[in-house]
Amino acid sequence: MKNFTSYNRQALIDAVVLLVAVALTGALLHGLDATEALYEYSRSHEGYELDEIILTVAVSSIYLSVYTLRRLRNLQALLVAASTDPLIGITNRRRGSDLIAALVQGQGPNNELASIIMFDVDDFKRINDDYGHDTGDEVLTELIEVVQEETRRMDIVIRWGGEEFIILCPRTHADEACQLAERIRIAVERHRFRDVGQVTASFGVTALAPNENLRSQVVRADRGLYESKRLGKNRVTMA
Ligand SMILES: Nc1nc2c(ncn2[C@@H]2O[C@H](COP(=O)(O)OP(=O)(O)OP(=O)(O)O)[C@@H](O)[C@H]2O)c(=O)[nH]1
Repeated sequence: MKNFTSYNRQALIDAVVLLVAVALTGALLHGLDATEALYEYSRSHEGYELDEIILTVAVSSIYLSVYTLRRLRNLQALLVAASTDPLIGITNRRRGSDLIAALVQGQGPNNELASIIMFDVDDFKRINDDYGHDTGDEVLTELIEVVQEETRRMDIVIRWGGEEFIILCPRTHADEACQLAERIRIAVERHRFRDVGQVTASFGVTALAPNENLRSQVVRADRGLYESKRLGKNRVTMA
């Protein structure tokens, strides 16, 4: 359905570009008195007819417009692919790192304007071992669907690596982020995953501090996650 809609949108854009190209070509030829010049040219060059020249110019400009548009669209698709995780279709680590760094740089002196939640599936190796790697992949996709049901529009879920994820929560104090993480934890625990049944996850939460590099911020969240694992998993710890 999504592909069909985007295909229709592309066809519509192509049609609009065609119309604009035709209109521009006509306006240009008219505005520059090009018709007159072309007429003179066609008269002095027996082999050319005015209609043929205009048609050639119009077709070339239409072709160039559509070609340029297609190239731009391909470029846009490449940019999206470079910042998206291929398995789950969410923001990948490269793009996620840039977003976190940008948010840290944009923070004022009153810190705690944003927080991150790091989480990791509990005993995921066992899921892979018991049900196979493909089912493991499906669990990750289903997990993110559950997570995204709970997150707000402004939150960005990032695949940080393997079965580890970060939620970037702009304009969110750490205690609010903890509440969000707890809601997600409960939703995951209650969800029944296809084939596998119950799956749980552990969470580490931290506020983003200004003037601190990305690595230190993530290490702090990771410390919270580690503590959750150490205390028995399926819990949220603020770092
Ligand atoms: N199916 C699948 N497995 C993955 C993917 N990325 C990482 N893994 C597996 O995830 C497992 C992670 O194992 P561990 O690091 O031991 O973690 P764990 O079993 O979840 O244990 P705890 O984190 O302590 O709860 C490894 O077996 C990896 O091979 C992936 O994209 N798909």
